[in-house]
Amino acid sequence: MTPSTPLLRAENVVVEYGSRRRPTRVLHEVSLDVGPGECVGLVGESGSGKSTLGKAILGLVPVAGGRIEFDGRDITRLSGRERRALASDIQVVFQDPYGSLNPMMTVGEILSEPLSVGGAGRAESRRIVGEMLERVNLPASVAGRYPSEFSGGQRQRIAIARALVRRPRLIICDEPVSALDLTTQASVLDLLIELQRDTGVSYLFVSHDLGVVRRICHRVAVMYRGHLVEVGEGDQVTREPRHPYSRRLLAASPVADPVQQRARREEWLALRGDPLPDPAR
Ligand SMILES: Nc1ncnc2c1ncn2[C@@H]1O[C@H](COP(=O)(O)OP(=O)(O)OP(=O)(O)O)[C@@H](O)[C@H]1O
Repeated sequence: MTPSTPLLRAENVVVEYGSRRRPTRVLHEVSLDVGPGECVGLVGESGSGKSTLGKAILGLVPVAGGRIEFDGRDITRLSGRERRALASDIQVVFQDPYGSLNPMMTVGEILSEPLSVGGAGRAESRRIVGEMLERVNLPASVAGRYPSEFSGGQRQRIAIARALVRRPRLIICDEPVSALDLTTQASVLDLLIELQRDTGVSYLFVSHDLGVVRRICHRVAVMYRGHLVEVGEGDQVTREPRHPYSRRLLAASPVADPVQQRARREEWLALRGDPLPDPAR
């Protein structure tokens, strides 16, 4: 792979749900790159197709058109075995720190499961699990406890440790902090930034929160009704977006400062009535 080659390349990706006879298209020829060590944010309102793009990359939904490449290799239509082998390179962290961890397994079991799939022995697994827990600022001694014994933020750290154990090169973060309170959000985001700095892992960071995305992402892509309407540097898209839909999204996002919040609200009220361009054109 040359330095200019993206780690992930989605090219004109189409995803349809529903039956073959009556499909509903939810991704319309979406193209997006993620470079090595880069964090790319994917923002847009609920139902715009953000998670579907993440699922298509993970092979959880079939791709009806276009292609997805990882490290220069087409991963659009892999067999089950090839997909399992790719799991060491592409991992995922979901939104719900309560539902994403098996409550019947200890933290140690949860973290060592992907390692045993990868062929690691017991002693090696124990060592890596301890290392990963410490990496996400939890003591190795918590390995014997169950998910129910942890707070939401701690569970999300465990989910991040699970994603990291096989040393992936890309993590799809699907709203990883939106179920957390603001202080916990900040500490989990700091952790993700630190991990990226130390390991060079890339993130595709799905979020509906422009404030969160501004903090962590190098570039930001905006989705609207299954179309990618704008991609640009994080600061540009989250402060001076070009597309009318992105401007409306920014105006609707909350800010802490009451004066700024009032200005945002007025802008949002002014933009609200404007018809948006049809993204299909
Ligand atoms: N399994 C499914 N079967 C049918 N339609 C689906 C399925 N999953 C998602 N959809 C539809 O696809 C569209 C895109 O959904 P998706 O979950 O990707 O949006 P999103 O931007 O991630 O939304 P949110 O922020 O609420 O998670 C929506 O219209 C949704 O209703």
